[in-house]
Amino acid sequence: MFRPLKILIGTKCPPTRCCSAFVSRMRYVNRLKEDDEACAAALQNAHIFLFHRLSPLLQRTEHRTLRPTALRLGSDRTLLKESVLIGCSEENQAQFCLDVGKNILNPGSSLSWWPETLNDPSPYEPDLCFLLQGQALLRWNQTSGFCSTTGQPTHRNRAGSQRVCSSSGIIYYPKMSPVVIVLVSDGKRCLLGRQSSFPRGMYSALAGFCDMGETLEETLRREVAEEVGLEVHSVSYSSSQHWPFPHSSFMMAFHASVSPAHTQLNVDHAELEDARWFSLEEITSALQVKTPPRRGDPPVVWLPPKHAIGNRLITEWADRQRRWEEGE
Ligand SMILES: NC(=O)C1=CN([C@@H]2O[C@H](COP(=O)(O)OP(=O)(O)OC[C@H]3O[C@@H](n4cnc5c(N)ncnc54)[C@H](O)[C@@H]3O)[C@@H](O)[C@H]2O)C=CC1
Ligand SMILES: [Mg+2]
Repeated sequence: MFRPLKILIGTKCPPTRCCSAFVSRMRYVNRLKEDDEACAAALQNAHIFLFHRLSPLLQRTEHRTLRPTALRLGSDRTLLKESVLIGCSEENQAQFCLDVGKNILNPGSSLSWWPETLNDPSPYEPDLCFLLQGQALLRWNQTSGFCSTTGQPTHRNRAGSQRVCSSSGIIYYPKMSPVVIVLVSDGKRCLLGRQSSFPRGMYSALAGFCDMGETLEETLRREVAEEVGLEVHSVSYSSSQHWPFPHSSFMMAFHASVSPAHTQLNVDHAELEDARWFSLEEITSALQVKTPPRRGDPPVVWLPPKHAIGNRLITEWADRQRRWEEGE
């Protein structure tokens, strides 16, 4: 079991009688974003997830689990003031994150932990969302110190959920880029592609950033047309996920179909190194590959790790296809 490193400092989400626990938690977090004093008070009794230069600090125990460990920050309240609100746990504990790496940005190293962490089979999913959210918020605060209009410093609110230009008063909110990811099927096979930047042998569903003014459906149809030269129909929504690459993408995942009579691919090799149709049998064996092949191993197709939304789309398709083929 994976657990990020966090420290417990001392006010919990106040219990309310008038609404559900979920509603009161959501309202509490919203108040912490709006009210600096309430946020400072919550920090006194918060769980603080620790990061170092944007990598979460995780600790493995002797039982091969990862468990949070209390760090002593002593009287360094200045450092605590740099912590950023993430949310509130089901136990009504406010949750913050704090980068103890003194904000030295190194974009390459800051993401180097993700491939290993996302491939780790340890069951720590409830905390993974917090880590993704925490890392994205810390990164945004660390890279948004100046107003892009006036060039003057920006100042954060207590929660770290907005920054205001000291000269113009312009308010900045955390930024993310919407991305569509789509698994295309022809009824018997599904379509996967790989970019040359992917690890060797890895294939995933097609993805692309939304252009300004586009609907999700328009992005999806455009990306599939651009990358593999097909026109899709029967689009259905699956799920969504935040993704740290390259800078806080908001991934929205869909299934889509093409007619079995129009499956001829015309791959744009400027975007994709390869794209191919995969049978259920090929997908089933690729899903079995748990660790990426090492240098010198025979070539093998493998898929995004289970925490990635691409894996979810492929697994959903394989389950549906299996049920359909068994029912035939
Ligand atoms: N979680 C998952 O399972 C998967 C996630 N992804 C993610 O989806 C994202 C988009 O996929 P791509 O095929 O790379 O997109 P893409 O097909 O739109 O091509 C990327 C290019 O789009 C341009 N672009 C337009 N808007 C951009 C923006 N806001 N930020 C950065 N570049 C922008 C750049 O020129 C960039 O090189 C990537 O960040 C990738 O990490 C991709 C596949 C699987
Ligand atoms: Mg793409």
